[in-house]
Amino acid sequence: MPDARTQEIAAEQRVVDRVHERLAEMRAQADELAREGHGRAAGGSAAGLVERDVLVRNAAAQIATLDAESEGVVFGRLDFDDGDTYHVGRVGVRDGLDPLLIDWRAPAAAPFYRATSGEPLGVVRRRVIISRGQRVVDLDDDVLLPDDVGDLRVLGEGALLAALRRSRGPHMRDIVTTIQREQDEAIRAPARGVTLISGGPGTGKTQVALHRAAYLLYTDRGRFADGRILVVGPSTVFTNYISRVLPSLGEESVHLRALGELVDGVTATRRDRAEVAAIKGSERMRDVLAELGWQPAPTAPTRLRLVYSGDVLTLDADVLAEARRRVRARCEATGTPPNSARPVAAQILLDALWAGADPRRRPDRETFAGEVGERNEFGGFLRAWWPALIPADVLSRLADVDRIVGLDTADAAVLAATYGDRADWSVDDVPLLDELSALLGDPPPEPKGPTPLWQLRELSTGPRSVDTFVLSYGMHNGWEVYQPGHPTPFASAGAQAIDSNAVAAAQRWAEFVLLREGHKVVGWTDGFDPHGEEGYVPELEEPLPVDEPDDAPTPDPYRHVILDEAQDLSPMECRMIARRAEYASMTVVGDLGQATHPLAVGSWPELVARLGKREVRTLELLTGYRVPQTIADYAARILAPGIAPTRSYRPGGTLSVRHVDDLATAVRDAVRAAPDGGSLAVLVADDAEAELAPVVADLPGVALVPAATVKGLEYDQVIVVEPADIVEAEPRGLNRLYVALTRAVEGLTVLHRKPLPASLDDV
Ligand SMILES: Nc1ncnc2c1ncn2[C@@H]1O[C@H](COP(=O)(O)OP(=O)(O)OP(=O)(O)O)[C@@H](O)[C@H]1O
Repeated sequence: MPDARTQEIAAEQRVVDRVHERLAEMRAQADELAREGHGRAAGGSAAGLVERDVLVRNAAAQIATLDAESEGVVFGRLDFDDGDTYHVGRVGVRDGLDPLLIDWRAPAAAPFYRATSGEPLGVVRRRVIISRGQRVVDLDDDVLLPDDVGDLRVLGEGALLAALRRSRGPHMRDIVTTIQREQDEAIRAPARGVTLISGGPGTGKTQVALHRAAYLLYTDRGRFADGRILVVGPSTVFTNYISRVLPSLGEESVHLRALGELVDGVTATRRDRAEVAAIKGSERMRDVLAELGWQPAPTAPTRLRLVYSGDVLTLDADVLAEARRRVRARCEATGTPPNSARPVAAQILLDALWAGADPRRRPDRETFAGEVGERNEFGGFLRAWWPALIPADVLSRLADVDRIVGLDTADAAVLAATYGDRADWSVDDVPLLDELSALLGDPPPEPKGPTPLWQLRELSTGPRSVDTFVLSYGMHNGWEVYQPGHPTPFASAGAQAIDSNAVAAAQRWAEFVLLREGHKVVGWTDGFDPHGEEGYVPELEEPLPVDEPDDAPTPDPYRHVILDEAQDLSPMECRMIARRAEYASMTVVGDLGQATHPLAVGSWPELVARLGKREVRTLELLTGYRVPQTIADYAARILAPGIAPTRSYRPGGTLSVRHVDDLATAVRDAVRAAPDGGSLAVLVADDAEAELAPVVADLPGVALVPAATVKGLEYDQVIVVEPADIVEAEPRGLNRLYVALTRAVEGLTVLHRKPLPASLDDV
């Protein structure tokens, strides 16, 4: 006669078997429907069910194939005081109309992560079902008795301890079976405004961020599916480490990107040293780049010469420089980016040529512009003088220190030097490339062969409409008022002289005209009329209604953006993310104690402001699951003031701090002394990597990791080499060392030849 436990395991096995049978049936049905040509596209509720089945089938297939070692599709059971029982799993599965398995993200499954004896939510027993693939191997029960003294410290203690004891592999595993209450609250927080999740090392912030992405997809698939959620991590090493979590939860459609991969066509992995990162990351770069975008391309010609009616017309360097200034002024006044400025440039050049032509032989300005603008030699000059700008080319111009406007000489020299010997882009360049894309605008299509007629007509068809009232003076017609949306004047005052009295008189006249139109003028500023000539723009008491553009810009596709390690985002990185999150709610995850970027924020409100967002809900994770208390306490000695240390749940842990004479020998010895199995990393200051590489090369299975790239990662055994060098390497070196010391899951060894930061001295 099997014992009670064995019987219980057998009963759960029957449930697991039934779920898998049902999944197989659903899969067959979904395949059948796909063959019949029913797809996800059909509408109506029947089609909705089909769509759901297909999704469930896909999710389940993914879970099964991706993680043969997985804890299984069914992992939990809730028994309620009214006799009801649910099974909880990675996907929802129905048996006819009855739920067989409830998706962990469904509201009905929430008590699995929330019920405690203090607040049982109707649950009398929570069971974690522990499986290997499809075989149930063990059960872990919490019996929630309302009269129990105190609260449970953790949920599913046995399963949690088992999960924590497992050694680390090359990829992070999901925690769906053992999510803790405070983590669950953060995962299920509504997707409005900004949800800020802070917590010390190992409190599960990354896990929460990823499970939250899966949760949001479940609650509102229509809003978030098909790549509408973006998750941003600090490095490609990190995104690779966490890349398996969402697929193991059955979700593939989230965009997971490292900061260095946010711009299409660029994969940057190296970071600049702190001194350079502090310049590139600073908000000042916006002005530097804006200036750069208007500067002439290094290859721009400096003289235009063409023959008109037997005369040689020439625009030399000074005139061209003045023309460039005018193009810029006109475009900046109307918000036209450099890459859309070529028609304006053409008009200004043609005006300058016309002004230089012999008045006896030249036609009126419009006819002249039409004739000359059509010539290929003019089109060719124009494209060379005002070329289409590509962000990468423009950024490379920073190698020339004379082009850098907006930085002091020392910073400009540092910056120019990094581009001078640049072989590839750094992660810190990516926000600059992105900023340039926004500043330059889309490049105009480059015509092949002769300039097409449509473009020439565009240059020669005379006035365009303006978007506000303009008062301007013309040689033939005197003072004229233009109204928004129209290229022709709607009131003319006739020829008059143009002197300061005449301007004041004309403005008074124009104010009467506008008052008749129902607008009160409160002042005047400079602007341009539809011919591109300087004019006067009235400031109205009531703003003009803005017309909706016909072709509204395509909204940013992301509906939710999740930022991990957000404490380190520079102002320019925040701008890059804000452009992608314009229409998105956000989840911001981080730990100010681990801030290492020289421009990292000092507080969370500052970061939220950098991201251009306001409404914030803050959640804090207080319990650590990675670092054992002994190690956490040691690391906390160098924790920045004002930040609460983490209370660790992980038992055990070993800590050894050794002063040594020969680091290479000490590393070898420490590796040999480490327990077998599990992962082991040697963490060093970035500069020391080359020195220790030959030592580690002889030690199989050992990773040599520069401290600058270890953020977010973890290893069973960690050897930190020469902390003083890690601290000295950068302005926030102490925080970097704190990150390095908090990567260990089981054992931390600190090896040093130089003195340690004082507080780390004795153990
Ligand atoms: N509820 C949980 N059940 C099991 N393991 C957990 C749980 N929460 C966290 N962990 C484990 O603890 C470790 C740390 O989690 P995670 O990397 O998400 O923490 P973090 O707060 O992002 O850390 P850091 O700030 O150092 O990057 C991981 O191995 C994770 O799987």
